[in-house]
Amino acid sequence: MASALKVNKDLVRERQKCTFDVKELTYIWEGGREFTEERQRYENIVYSVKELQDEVPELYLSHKERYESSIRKACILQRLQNEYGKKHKVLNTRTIRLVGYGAIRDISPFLLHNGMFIQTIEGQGTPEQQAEWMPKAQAMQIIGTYAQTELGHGTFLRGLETTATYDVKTEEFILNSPTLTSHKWWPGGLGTTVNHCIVAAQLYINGKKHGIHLFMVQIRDLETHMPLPGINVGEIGPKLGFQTANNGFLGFKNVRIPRKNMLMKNNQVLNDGTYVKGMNEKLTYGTMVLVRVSIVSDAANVIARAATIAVRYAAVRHQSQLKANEPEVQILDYLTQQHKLFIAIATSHAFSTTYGWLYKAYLQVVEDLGKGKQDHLPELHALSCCLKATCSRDSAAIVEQCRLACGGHGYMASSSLPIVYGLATASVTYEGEHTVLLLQTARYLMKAWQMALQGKVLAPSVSYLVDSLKSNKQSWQNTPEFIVKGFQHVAAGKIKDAFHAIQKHVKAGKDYEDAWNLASVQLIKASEAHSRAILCDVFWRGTIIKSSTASPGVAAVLDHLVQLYIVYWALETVGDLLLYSNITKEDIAVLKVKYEELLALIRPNAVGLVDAFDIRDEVLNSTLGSYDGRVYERLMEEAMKSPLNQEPVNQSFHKYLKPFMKRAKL
Ligand SMILES: CCCCCCCC/C=C\CCCCCC(=O)SCCNC(=O)CCNC(=O)[C@H](O)C(C)(C)COP(=O)(O)OP(=O)(O)OC[C@H]1O[C@@H](n2cnc3c(N)ncnc32)[C@H](O)[C@@H]1OP(=O)(O)O
Ligand SMILES: Cc1cc2nc3c(=O)[nH]c(=O)nc-3n(C[C@H](O)[C@H](O)[C@H](O)COP(=O)(O)OP(=O)(O)OC[C@H]3O[C@@H](n4cnc5c(N)ncnc54)[C@H](O)[C@@H]3O)c2cc1C
Repeated sequence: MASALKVNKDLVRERQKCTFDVKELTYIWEGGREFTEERQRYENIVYSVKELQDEVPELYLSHKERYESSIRKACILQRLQNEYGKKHKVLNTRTIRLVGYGAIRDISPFLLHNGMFIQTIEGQGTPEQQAEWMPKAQAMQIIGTYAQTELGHGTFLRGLETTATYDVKTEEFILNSPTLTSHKWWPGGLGTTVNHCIVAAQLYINGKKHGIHLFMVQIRDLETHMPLPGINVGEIGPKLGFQTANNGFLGFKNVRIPRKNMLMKNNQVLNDGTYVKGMNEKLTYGTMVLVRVSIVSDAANVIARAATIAVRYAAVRHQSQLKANEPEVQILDYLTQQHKLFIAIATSHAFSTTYGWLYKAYLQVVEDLGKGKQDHLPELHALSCCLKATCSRDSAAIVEQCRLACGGHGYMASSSLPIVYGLATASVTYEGEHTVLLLQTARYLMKAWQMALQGKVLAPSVSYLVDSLKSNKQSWQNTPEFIVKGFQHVAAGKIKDAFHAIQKHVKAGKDYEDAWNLASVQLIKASEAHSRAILCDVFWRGTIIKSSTASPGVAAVLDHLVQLYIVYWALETVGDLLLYSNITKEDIAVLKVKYEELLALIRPNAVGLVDAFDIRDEVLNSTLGSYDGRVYERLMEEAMKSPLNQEPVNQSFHKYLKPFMKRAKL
């Protein structure tokens, strides 16, 4: 962090106003002091490495140069990470990703290796397979990705066309891409980085199709890196963001792999071609569940980055007068600006708390599965789908809101907001497209509603449906607990409406599937309302627990944030509350005042709250958001790095402009 002397005077004043212990909140936000200290220790190592510092901003490099630079840095990072792991302890993936963003400035071409390849070996491999591949993968003697999506299918996994046909004679699988649309398309690192892939393919044994299974396939020679025979591999080209992720395509022509290369923790193929079905075929999708859970944490992190940039900028930026003859005010003093930004801070805390809760549920399910119990798998799948969908979508909307809150300068690449938006919006699509995942949860909710009607016991996350069937609703109270109940009434009401809409279409003679499609707008609304009820409930309950051991200052700001989140969403969805709960116009008027009071309470702590996210300048990489607030100086310094500013006259003047001007007629 910059020395106090150089820090912008508005930021100095803002920090003096802060009423709580910033460090203490950082520990809470990060899940414990030990995580923060670990990250900081690792950051100190990484960001002192000279080779990781850019001479030319990445954005001025060509596509090819950017990739080469990202690989160079990713190798340094991986070495540092491994060395760190040997001396201290193995870093958690969140820290690896956070610190990686700071060094690479975008996505690491090893992200899929560290985030899905290793996890799939761990989660889907037998102990023998793990023993063979895990040490090599961890030491990066082999580098891999997760190759599932194809040109023709990403969402509908049963429609994937890559085939893996078992040859009993040689005890091998033969991989083929029978059509153009069966080519793998998108996997990160696949383009020119990885030499191995976990490939999702349709398994065929003796002409019988057994559905999607996962296979370990080597695609490049470990010495020469040349594609192996039968492999057609390449990079898919520039995208909205993710420029350094090295997303690729892949086709197979009669590529043979040994039988032992099918990941067989769940389903197995024996030497003689006998197919042994595992406990649940959907366990093949296990890595996706883990990544969907992790995306809730990623959403909290991207919002924290955008909020830090936008709040610090709003403290430094002065524009317009509130009153004539008075100095121009900090834009952070406009209530509308607070309305745009404080929800970002609160949302980041909401998602971080929800992630902690969801990850715990994930670990419990994994433990249960180990004991052969799968009762809570459907609930986890439903929760991970709707929370991934809602948190990623909210994160993209909030990052864009933060960008807009920075006016014109937010549009500068050097603000970093465009790149953060690229990261956020990608997560709405990858790991299960937004609508598709909401509909997965809706399947579960329809079943839960049916069970509630039958008086059956429901899983904890949907048990509110039982309460909603009771006719005597209490009169409305404007307390957080009661507003959370209000969200549950909204969710229950929408679930019920969607259920009835399906029934109505079925009664009118439609097939269930057509009725489902006809009701699907209502279904996704029900799923969204369920997500919001969960987010508010978990955030509220989680904050009470955190506050119970926090200092009074920190407990107070946590309370302001959770209340702001709940009241904000009550006002955003006020029409739903009027439809499905007992809220009255008078209650809404009180909530509006409450919301304004909360903005005022948070205002003096705004900069302290984003400081508590503790995002280093290297990670922010933003002219607008750095700790010292030297916004204008940095904007100018960065502009001066443009290659167009390295010469007084660009050659295009002599080549095109001058002749053009000469020829121009009056
Ligand atoms: C520690 C790790 C950190 C890593 C963090 C990394 C951070 C990420 C950052 C960047 C990485 C970018 C990575 C991006 C990688 C990718 O995108 S990989 C590709 C992801 N692809 C998808 O997500 C595909 C989406 N589609 C599907 O998942 C499925 O096709 C479907 C769920 C939509 C449908 O599957 P299908 O087989 O057709 O099933 P259905 O007939 O619809 O349903 C049957 C029943 O199965 C249940 N079910 C489905 N999925 C699961 C599951 N995963 N677990 C448990 N159960 C599941 C479903 O609910 C149905 O149940 P019922 O019949 O009882 O209703
Ligand atoms: C940045 C990025 C990185 C990625 N990395 C990887 C990777 O490493 N490995 C990998 O395997 N894949 C990867 N993917 C692919 C990603 O997982 C898929 O793009 C994603 O799952 C969406 O599938 P799709 O592209 O087939 O979308 P589609 O399903 O074609 O979606 C198009 C539209 O159709 C709608 N739609 C589709 N089906 C339904 C339905 N049943 N009901 C209602 N609406 C529907 C969707 O809502 C959407 O609006 C990546 C994608 C991106 C953008």
